[in-house]
Amino acid sequence: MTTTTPFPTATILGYPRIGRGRELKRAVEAHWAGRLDADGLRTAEAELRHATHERLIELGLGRDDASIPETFALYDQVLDAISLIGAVPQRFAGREGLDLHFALARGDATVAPLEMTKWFDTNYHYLVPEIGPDTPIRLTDRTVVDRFAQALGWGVTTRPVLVGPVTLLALAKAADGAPAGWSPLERLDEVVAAYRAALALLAEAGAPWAQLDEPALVSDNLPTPRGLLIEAAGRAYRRLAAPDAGPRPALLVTTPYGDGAAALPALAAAGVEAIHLDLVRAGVPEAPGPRALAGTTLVGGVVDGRNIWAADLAEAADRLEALRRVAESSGASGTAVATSTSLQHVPHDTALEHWDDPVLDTALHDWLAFADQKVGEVTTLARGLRAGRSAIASEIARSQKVLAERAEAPGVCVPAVRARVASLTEADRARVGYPVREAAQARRLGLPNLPTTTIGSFPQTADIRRARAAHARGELDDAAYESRIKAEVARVIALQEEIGLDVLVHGEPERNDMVQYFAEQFAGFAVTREGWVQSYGSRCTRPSILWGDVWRPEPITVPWTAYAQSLTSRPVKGMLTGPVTIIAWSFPREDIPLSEVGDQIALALRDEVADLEDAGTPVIQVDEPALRELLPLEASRHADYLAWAVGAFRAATAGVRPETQIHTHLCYSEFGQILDAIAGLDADVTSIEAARSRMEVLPELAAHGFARGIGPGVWDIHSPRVPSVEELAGLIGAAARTVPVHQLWVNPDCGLKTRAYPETEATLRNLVQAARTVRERIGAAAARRPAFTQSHDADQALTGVRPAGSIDL
Ligand SMILES: Nc1nc2c(c(=O)[nH]1)N[C@@H](CNc1ccc(C(=O)N[C@@H](CCC(=O)N[C@@H](CCC(=O)N[C@@H](CCC(=O)O)C(=O)O)C(=O)O)C(=O)O)cc1)CN2
Ligand code: MET
Ligand SMILES: [Zn+2]
Repeated sequence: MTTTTPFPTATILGYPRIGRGRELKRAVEAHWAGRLDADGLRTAEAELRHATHERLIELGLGRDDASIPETFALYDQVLDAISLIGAVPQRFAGREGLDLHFALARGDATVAPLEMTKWFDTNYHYLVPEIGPDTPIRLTDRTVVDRFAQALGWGVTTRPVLVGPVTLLALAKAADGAPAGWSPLERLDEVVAAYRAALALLAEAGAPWAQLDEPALVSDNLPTPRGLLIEAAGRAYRRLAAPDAGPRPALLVTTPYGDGAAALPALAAAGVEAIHLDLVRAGVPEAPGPRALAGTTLVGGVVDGRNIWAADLAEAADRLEALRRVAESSGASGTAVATSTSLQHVPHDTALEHWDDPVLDTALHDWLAFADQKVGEVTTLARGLRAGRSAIASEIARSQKVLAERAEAPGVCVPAVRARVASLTEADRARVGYPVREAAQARRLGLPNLPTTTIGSFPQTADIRRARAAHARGELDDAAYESRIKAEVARVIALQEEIGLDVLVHGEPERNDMVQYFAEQFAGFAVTREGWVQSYGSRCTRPSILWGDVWRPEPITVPWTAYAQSLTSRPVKGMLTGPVTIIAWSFPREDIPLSEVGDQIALALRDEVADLEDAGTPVIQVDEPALRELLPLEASRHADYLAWAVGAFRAATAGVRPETQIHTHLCYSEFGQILDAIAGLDADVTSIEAARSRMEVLPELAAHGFARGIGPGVWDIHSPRVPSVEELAGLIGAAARTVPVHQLWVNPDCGLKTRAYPETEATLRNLVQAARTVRERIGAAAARRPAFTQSHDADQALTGVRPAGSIDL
């Protein structure tokens, strides 16, 4: 180590990258559209980072003490780490610079992108590294050094941040062609060597500190057991921190999103200079022993990076004092204050909201802390830690007053809502048996084998978004907006009829977002105008603020769905978002258990489901794409979570008659740990993401005995590529090899809102044609072998292989 700069007493783990006015989204999308060249994009990046540094200094972080983390990424922090070590799959050969960067992220005309999946238990998506025994791994990219040096040129000493080597490999998938059972962690030594080289360059550029994020060390939901990851981290950091390996910055290793206590001894023994613990998700750890933390600063993540609530400063100060006692009794060199996670999960600044307009309840202002307010909380708490609690007495008093006011505010507790939740019974969560429903629904709907449908949304055109923006500004009146949306619904219905889909949707043109739209209609929520948070790449959402008891003042989707149904004789599917997903993609209150919030939302949805049914809607889909996302990272908390999550879905849907068909939709393929829960939802039909993993999930589901309708997605909607009829028929055929044909539906992976019309129309036509082709094959097979059950017949027709145990007739 070459530096003795002490760790700053106040810091944050990371800051939003999108910019206060979504400048990053605009610049990156302009670049993709060919309107901004590479230099222009680099300039936009520099302006954004420079503005961020100056803002953080204004908010109280230091210009030259390494308290400002550099967490910028053009697209994704994991992609930046992949680039750092040059772990680029062979299929991207021949590309370089920004073209390579964005080809990895989004694919291009000839190459499929890296997979994208959820980052721990958040709604942020990262790009999944593909690493095999032969993937090149060596330092090939200086971006992290260039960013540091550029900021130094502006007079700011930042703290470069990288996804840590263990987390990078723990999140990687084995590249195609790797031997069965091979794990990317087998490449840890080489990855560590590449990181060591990067640290040497950072030291040379003058960086006193670097931050390595290791959230994998808190998760039981990864393929490698947590104990092995911690052991691997011990090895990796001993090498990264080795005193004889040349100059490097001092190292901060972070363990956000969960309980890092188990990793503390291994990290401390490895000799890293600072260790961060998430003290929001976990308690203060036991002291590890008299000299166990010698030479290490303990960094207490007490300001929540995942919520938007103003901190309880008294409670946070208590935790910090407890942490300091642990540090002192273990020989640590200091204690510092930080956020529990990066602030990338929260909006920039409450000051960007229009507090004088009725969208946001003014009373809420004092209850909230977005990223900039959280920086203020960190600096306040650091002052308390340095100078004693009395130094921040007035801030603590104000925090107590706000919390007390909030508890008493109207709408926070609505007795009628509480009573209705308390009176929910198991019978309210149960439908009649599936065979009865299946027969009643078959009679009512009269669908062919392999019915075709979509997941709900059709492309959100710029024209619709413009109309909605004009409506929000008051430039388009209610009647004009409504007729614009109705015209869109009519167009989408006519298109689906013409293409020949079996179960139609209204297309969701009236929704800004599948969660925010409901939050705007339910009591108990507030929505923001400028509270954007990055979801992936350039795509952002404005998570709603769930602050009070939830209920439904009036029907929400019924008029749109009924209008759509009035235009066609084919069944139209009503479309709702489920309780877990509404919670996951909002900022929920924390003063009552999530299980109770879930049941409140479920009952509001139950009323909507009943009204849709009464209006004659034969099929109702309740989307739960976030079911897997909210699965707690600790295995010990899985059962409780899954019980309330499934219970809430059932409370929302179980009130319908047997002949009403309930669908659900889940995306994000890692279904392995939640198969019981998926079955427990008791939906008549479940559509799931499957195209990218080539139907991998189906054998698992089949082995699980899943006996209801299932729609494995055959079109990966994340790319504009149009799959051919043969390709789609092949996927449907693959599905029919594992799942009886009478259970199978044919649909895309997810909604089409981010797609455009050309590829949407072309693919849906191919999808309908592919379903017809496979139906004909099955029909022919059934005619040839009349004595066989239809589903087995289909299996043979599609594969030429007899199912195990079948009789050759
Ligand atoms: N909340 C949520 N999380 C989710 C998903 C989801 O659908 N919702 N899907 C999965 C994938 N994640 C996604 C996240 C965002 C988007 C997305 O499309 N975001 C849009 C914004 C969607 C939105 O809120 N649209 C609003 C506001 C649009 C807007 O930016 N309007 C302009 C004005 C438009 C104009 O005048 O032309 C502005 O405000 O500047 C609307 O349609 O009303 C974007 O970043 O571009 C898609 C998928 C997982 N997580
Ligand atoms: C992210 S899941 C999306 C489901 C929604 N019904 C849609 O089609 O857009
Ligand atoms: Zn989806």
